[in-house]
Amino acid sequence: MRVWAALRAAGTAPGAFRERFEFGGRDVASWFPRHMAKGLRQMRLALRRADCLVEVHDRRHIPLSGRNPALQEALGIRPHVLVLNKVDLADPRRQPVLEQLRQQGCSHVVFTDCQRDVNVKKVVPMVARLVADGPRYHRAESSEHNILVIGVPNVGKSSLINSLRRLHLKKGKATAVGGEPGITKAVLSRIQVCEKPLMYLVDTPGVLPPRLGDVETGMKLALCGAIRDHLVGEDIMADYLLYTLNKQQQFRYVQRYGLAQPCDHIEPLLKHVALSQGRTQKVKVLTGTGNVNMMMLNYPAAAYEFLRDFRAGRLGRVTLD
Ligand SMILES: Nc1nc2c(ncn2[C@@H]2O[C@H](COP(=O)(O)OP(=O)(O)OP(=O)(O)O)[C@@H](O)[C@H]2O)c(=O)[nH]1
Repeated sequence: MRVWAALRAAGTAPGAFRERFEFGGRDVASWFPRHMAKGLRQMRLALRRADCLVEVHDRRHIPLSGRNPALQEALGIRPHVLVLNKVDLADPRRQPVLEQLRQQGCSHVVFTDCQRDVNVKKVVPMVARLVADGPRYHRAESSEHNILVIGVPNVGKSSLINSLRRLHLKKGKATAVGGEPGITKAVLSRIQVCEKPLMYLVDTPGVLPPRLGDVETGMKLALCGAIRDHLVGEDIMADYLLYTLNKQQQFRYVQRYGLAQPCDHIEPLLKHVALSQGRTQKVKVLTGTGNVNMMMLNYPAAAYEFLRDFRAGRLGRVTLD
């Protein structure tokens, strides 16, 4: 039976999921990477010097899965802008309910695509207005704006900073960007993103809460690349992805992998992925007449390919929440 079908039927997570996701009672350090713990400490210090927080989220998983409670404490004290990034990958039919976001303390929201600089120009004026309207916590005489950029791993925090520099200063990359979570490992020094008003952004490492709450939140974060694949398992993530695509009637995978119709089981799908994307491997098999080279389907590579296609938007625009 499909793992996710079993999960639904039982109303609970099968053993494998619990093992990988229910961290309660286990040593948090065993999965909470050291750089996150360090990053969180550094961020708390940097928060004291910040005039405003810019919280970046992946538009595909609203309402704000995996938001860090430690950072939420700070949101009430500092002005706050929510950037919902990667709009190009999200399903335009599934719009977030702004009222719900407001209830979560997010009244100032910008929808961006930082790869193509879409809407990014709205961020600076919004931040400047909020800082001007609120009390100045530091350097009341200074016209500088110091902004802390926060968010879970891989949502596009560094991309936002680079995009702002491109647009306002016509300058190149100042901070590293990558498809894997955990590219930014420490709170970095201030990076100028605008001249008028003079604005500096501080990039921070993506930090997840030590306990993710429930299995599906963990799955959504993993699909969006916030948790390293091997910690969850590409096979289980692929299964959850197929379940999600079918539930949302997003059947672009059928054509991409040459299937005759949508399918509900991960094994036949991965077989088609492996065949259509060339994910095969040669193995030597010992037979009665000697060694024979045989082509085998590489299922782990096919699962990884399936996840990569989703993340690149090749399976359609999908919103997970
Ligand atoms: N399609 C799309 N991809 C994006 C967008 N913004 C960022 N990316 C990609 O998402 C990946 C992660 O971007 P980063 O800017 O490194 O994310 P980050 O939040 O700084 O990551 P950490 O350092 O791990 O916390 C990269 O492959 C980016 O190219 C976007 O708006 N649309």
